[in-house]
Amino acid sequence: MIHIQNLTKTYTTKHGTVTGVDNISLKVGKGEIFGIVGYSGAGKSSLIRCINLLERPSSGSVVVDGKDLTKLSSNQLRKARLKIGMIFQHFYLISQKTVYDNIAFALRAAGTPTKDIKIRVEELLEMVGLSDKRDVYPAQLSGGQKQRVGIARALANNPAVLLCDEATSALDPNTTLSILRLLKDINRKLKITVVLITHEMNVVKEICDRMAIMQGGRVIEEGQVYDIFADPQKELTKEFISSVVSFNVPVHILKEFKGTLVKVLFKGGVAGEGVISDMLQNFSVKGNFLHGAIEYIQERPLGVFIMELKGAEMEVMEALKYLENRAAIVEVISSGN
Ligand SMILES: Nc1ncnc2c1ncn2[C@@H]1O[C@H](COP(=O)(O)OP(=O)(O)OP(=O)(O)O)[C@@H](O)[C@H]1O
Repeated sequence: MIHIQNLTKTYTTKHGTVTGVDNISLKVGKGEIFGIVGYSGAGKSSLIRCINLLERPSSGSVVVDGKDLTKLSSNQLRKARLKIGMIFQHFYLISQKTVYDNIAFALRAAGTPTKDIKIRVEELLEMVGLSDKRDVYPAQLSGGQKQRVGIARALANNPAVLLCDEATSALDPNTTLSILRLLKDINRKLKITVVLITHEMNVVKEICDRMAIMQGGRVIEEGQVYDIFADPQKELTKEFISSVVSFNVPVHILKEFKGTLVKVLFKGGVAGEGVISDMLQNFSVKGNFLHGAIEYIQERPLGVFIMELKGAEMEVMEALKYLENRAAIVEVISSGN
């Protein structure tokens, strides 16, 4: 659905050239929810704004639904953009217009016949759960309700792609969750492709299928969200993950244990407990649990256990081998004294 190739975006400032996006290539499949995570200045906004050409790339191509947007005339681009909806952190609603008119505005701009506008706006209001707010003004709405209007407006012309620019960053955690659920619902029902940028890993954990982590204008890691949570490669990725799930034990506590400290990770967490109890029965080792958690990444369990194994060296080695054959990842944190 979206194919970004060798995309670079530079800005010319009076202090010289600044690179926002540095030679990024990415593919987002049809119907996917794809999250792009990074700290401030990583280049997320520059990248997402290049996807609908709000920013014109300095080089590279952006193909959406088979069309290279960088090659279109301004008229063709206007039409192509109708198929790419966008929502923003600060909503950008027109304060002098009612909820109804904010949404109708997008339909009028696309030349929708007047007789169809009312039906479509009612349909959209129903979809985002705001039918009772059609005649109020944005100032009378909560942040979450404003974003619902933003979503209705973005969906007005039946886009194939929805771009979300920090769409929940101005909302409290509960409202964030309800907006994320709405986005996921819309994605599943309408088969719309969603690309979102965020600095919050919990947003990605909640709804994204795949993700990329950006740093310094580049993608440093990319993959299925579940796999990245299970086995992050880069330090920055680990840092983001630890902001939402902690699989670690404080260092001073680890130091108190003198046996072999091992971290065992199971994809499909519940099954892991059986493997560990079998290991303890089959080998002459004693196990002390320091940490055990089953995290659910979009309803798929991921089990992590940190334990101390004590026993004769050979037995501990055999027990580790046993675990290695049955767990997704076995990491020896320290091999004991
Ligand atoms: N219009 C612009 N003019 C000059 N430099 C810019 C412009 N927009 C972005 N940049 C620079 O490009 C780099 C990436 O910025 P960008 O806003 O894309 O990052 P971000 O990850 O979205 O961060 P934030 O969440 O703070 O917006 C930064 O160094 C930024 O200063």
